[in-house]
Amino acid sequence: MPVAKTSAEKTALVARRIGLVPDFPKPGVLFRDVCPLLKDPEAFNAVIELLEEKLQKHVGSVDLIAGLEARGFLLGPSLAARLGVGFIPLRKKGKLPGETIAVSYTLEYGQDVVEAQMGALKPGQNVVIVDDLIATGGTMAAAVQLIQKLGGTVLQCLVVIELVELRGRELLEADMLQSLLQY
Ligand SMILES: O=P(O)(O)OC[C@H]1O[C@H](OP(=O)(O)OP(=O)(O)O)[C@H](O)[C@@H]1O
Ligand SMILES: Nc1ncnc2[nH]cnc12
Repeated sequence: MPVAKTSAEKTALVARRIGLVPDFPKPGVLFRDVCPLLKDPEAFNAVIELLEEKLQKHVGSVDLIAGLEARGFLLGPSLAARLGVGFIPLRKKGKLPGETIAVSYTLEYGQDVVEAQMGALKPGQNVVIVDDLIATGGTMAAAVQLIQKLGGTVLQCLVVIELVELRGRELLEADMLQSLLQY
């Protein structure tokens, strides 16, 4: 039987499975790639367990996990299933059917719009927003606005990677952001 890993060991494993790609998608951007993490089932289990640990103070009060397109979709549904709650997608412009609500934002390398379906959540529901990474914080701040416009309460924003120098957490309320790895 394999010995259970400590949180520090899981974090170290996750860190080893993050790829580094210089000059992607634009010159000057050092891209942190979570694909190797998904390819290793032990590392993937570790990252989902670590994300769950970050929600300890909200145990029993999370109603929904919201995931940001595209890489929040790779983590959010597994975390939601583990917590026994539902998952809702926050998508780029024009991808969701039916009536939607939109917020635009500025990226480290461009401009974009994120949308949610009207009725994705019931007013008063408690939501945790998940993504792979926070850089300038524009995407996560837009996601928070979307959830709030729908009448939800954001309990926590959760990412695997925080690019600390880009100070994304400053666009969010104090203590709103939890990250597993900081660079
Ligand atoms: O903190 P920010 O500066 O807003 O940047 C963070 C966002 O950038 C990346 O997604 P990207 O916009 O590249 O979209 P993709 O996942 O659809 O490729 C990342 O997955 C976050 O969602
Ligand atoms: N450096 C980076 N690596 C991966 N995804 C990103 N999104 C914004 N900046 C990024």
